[in-house]
Amino acid sequence: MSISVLGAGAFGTALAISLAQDGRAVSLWARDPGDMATARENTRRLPGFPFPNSLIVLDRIEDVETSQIVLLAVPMQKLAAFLAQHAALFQNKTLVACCKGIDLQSGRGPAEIIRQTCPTATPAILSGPSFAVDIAAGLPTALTLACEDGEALQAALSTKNIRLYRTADLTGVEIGGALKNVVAIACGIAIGAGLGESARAALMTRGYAEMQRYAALKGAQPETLAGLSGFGDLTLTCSSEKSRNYSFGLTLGRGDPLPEGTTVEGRATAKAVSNLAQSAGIEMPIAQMVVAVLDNRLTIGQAVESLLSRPLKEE
Ligand SMILES: NC(=O)C1=CN([C@@H]2O[C@H](COP(=O)(O)OP(=O)(O)OC[C@H]3O[C@@H](n4cnc5c(N)ncnc54)[C@H](O)[C@@H]3O)[C@@H](O)[C@H]2O)C=CC1
Ligand SMILES: O=C(CO)COP(=O)(O)O
Repeated sequence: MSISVLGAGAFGTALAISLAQDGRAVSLWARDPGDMATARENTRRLPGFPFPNSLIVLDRIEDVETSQIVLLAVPMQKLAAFLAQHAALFQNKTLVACCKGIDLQSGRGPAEIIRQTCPTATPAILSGPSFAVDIAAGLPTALTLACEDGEALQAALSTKNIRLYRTADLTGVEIGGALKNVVAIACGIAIGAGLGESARAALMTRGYAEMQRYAALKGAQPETLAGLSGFGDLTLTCSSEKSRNYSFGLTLGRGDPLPEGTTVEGRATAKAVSNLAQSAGIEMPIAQMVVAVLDNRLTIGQAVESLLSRPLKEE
């Protein structure tokens, strides 16, 4: 069964390399392929990792038709338009969203976007703690694959260095992956601003409480949040400078110029989630403070003061 990966950023490229290293027929499509096909490497997004022989670079997205399993590795805020543009190609396919976030315009996660845009497709979500460079380097990783009746898909996407755990809770998996990025920005801000590691631990723990609250609102299973796609990814992303979300927060906290052209999914997702939390009447003060700092409505000092002066409550 051939597999296509659409979107050749760092993550899509790393997944394609790992899948192809096991000898599967894998194709990788990029909107702007540059010299990928001749260099046999993604020199712009994932340099230093040559493509295995069984990885084919697709010229035309229409050629995805030969694959039953399609991995969607475009950034979250591009997913809805991307699927709408190419919906005719995805009839009856298994569409595996590899992006992490909530669509700012519609408040939808990837599964709902897939269901509404490609109703004949089977939606799945691949998420969990993994940096693209680790996967491409063949280092061991464990991720969550969410899909209804996902056993065959789990086998098809497991590789020598990617161990997949299966669940049918698509909502829980996508919420964990989306919200951990918001908490990672908050943690980066705290460390960058010199607030200390105790503050980071507090933000991770109370951020996790926000993730659970939001997940309950959306009908997710609480245990999903405790797994790789929730707690696991929160731990990785809030503690490593390899994370773009954490590093973005660090830069913000230090008051340095912010990076441009980098995929920092937590920025839009923080706004999406705090809009949704506000309209649903649930408390997500950390997400709301991240948005206030990003929008320059509060300084970091004011945001900290606001979090610390909230009414005292039970844990
Ligand atoms: N890089 C990582 O370590 C990991 C990334 N992810 C997730 O994967 C998703 C993609 O991230 P990266 O690959 O790291 O981003 P990236 O910044 O390396 O690349 C994004 C890619 O998407 C392409 N793209 C943008 N708009 C497009 C469109 N409309 N049509 C086709 N292609 C388009 C760009 O040309 C670029 O190649 C994100 O949601 C991220 O959270 C998940 C786990 C790990
Ligand atoms: O999702 C990731 C690790 O699991 C990658 O994190 P960043 O998008 O913050 O780099």
